[in-house]
Amino acid sequence: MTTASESLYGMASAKDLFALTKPRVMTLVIFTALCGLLVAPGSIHPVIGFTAILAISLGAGASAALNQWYEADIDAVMKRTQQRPLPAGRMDRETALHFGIGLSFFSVILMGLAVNWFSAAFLAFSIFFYAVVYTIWLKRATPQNIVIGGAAGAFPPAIGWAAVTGDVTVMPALLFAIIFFWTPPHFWALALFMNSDYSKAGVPMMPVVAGRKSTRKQIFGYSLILAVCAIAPYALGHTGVIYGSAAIVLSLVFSWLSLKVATSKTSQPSEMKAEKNLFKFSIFYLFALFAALVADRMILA
Ligand code: HEM
Ligand SMILES: CC(C)=CCC/C(C)=C/CC/C(C)=C/COP(=O)(O)OP(=O)(O)O
Repeated sequence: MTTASESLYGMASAKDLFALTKPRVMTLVIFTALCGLLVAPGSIHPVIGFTAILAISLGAGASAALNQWYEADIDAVMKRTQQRPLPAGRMDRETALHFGIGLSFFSVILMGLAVNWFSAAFLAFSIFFYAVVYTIWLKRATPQNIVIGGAAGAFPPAIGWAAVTGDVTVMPALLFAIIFFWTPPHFWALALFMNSDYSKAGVPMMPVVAGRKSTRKQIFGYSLILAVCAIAPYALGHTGVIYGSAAIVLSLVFSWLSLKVATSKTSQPSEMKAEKNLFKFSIFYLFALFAALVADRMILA
C-alpha cells in the first residue's frame, strides 16, 4: 500500500521528487523571474502572472531533475551531493528522467496555453540549455562550463518579462547580462573551497584546471563587468535613483569582496574566509538588486 508521501512514481517519495527540483537554489531563479515580470511595461492579469511564475518554477525544477538524472555518477562521488535522492539510492534514474521530461512538457505547455507561446519557447530553450548544453555537453568538457552554461540561469527574468510583453528588449537583455556575469564569481568562489570535491569527481571546474591564482583573478574581472552591467539600467535611464543607488552600493561591496578573493593566497579550504564571504554575499546581492528594481518601479512609477 502506498503512503500519502509516496507518489505516482513507484517508491519515490514526494519529498525526494521535491528535492530533485533543487528548491533552495531555484528560489532565487524564481524570484528573478518574478521581478522581470513585475517590472515589464504593460499589465498582466494576476492569475495569468501567477501561472507564468508557476510554469517557470516547474520548468526550472524539471531541468534540475534532468541534471541529476544525468549526473548521478558525479553526485555519488562528491560529499556535498551524496545525499541527493539518486546517489543515496532512494530513487532510480528512470524515475528522475520521466519526472524531468514530464514536468518539462507540462511547464512549457502550461506557459504556452495560459500565457503566450513566445515565453513558452523561451522556457523550453532554458530547460534545454541547463539540462543539455550545460549538464551534458559542457560540464565535463571545459572549464568555461559555467560561463557559457550559466546563461540558462540568466534567462528567467527575461522569460518573466516576455510573459507580459511577448518580446525581449534592452532592459531584459540587461537583466540577463547581470546574472550572466554574476554566475562565475558566485560559483567559482564556492568551487575554490570545494575544489577537492570537483577534482575527485573529475569535473574540470576552473580552479581544478586553471588553478586558484587564475580563478581568483578571473572572479575579480567578472565582478567589475558585473558592476558595469548592474549600474547600466540606471545609467541608461531605464530605472530611477532607488535602483541606481542600490546597484552602486551592492556592486561596490561585491567588487571589494572579490578583490579580497583576488588577493588571497591560501590553499587551505578551511582558511578561505574571503571566498566563503563572497559566495554568501553573491546570493544576497542578487536578491537585493532585483528587489531594488521592483521597489524602484513600484515607488517611482
Ligand atoms: C551554472 C551556474 C551555477 C552553478 C554551477 C551554481 C552552483 C551552485 C552550487 C554548487 C551551490 C551550492 C549549494 C547547492 O548545491 O545547493 C549553489 C548555491 C546557490 N545558488 Fe548557484 N549556481 C549557479 C547559478 C545560480 C543561479 C543562476 C542562481 C539564481 C539566480 C543561483 C542561486 C543559488 C542559491 C540561492 C544558492 C544557495 C542555496 C542554499 O542556500 O542552499 N545559482 N549554487
Ligand atoms: C527556467 C530554467 C530552466 C531555469 C534554470 C535555472 C538554472 C540553470 C539554474 C542553475 C543553477 C544551478 C542549480 C546550478 C548548479 O549547477 P550544477 O548542476 O553543476 O551543480 P551541482 O554540482 O550542485 O550539481
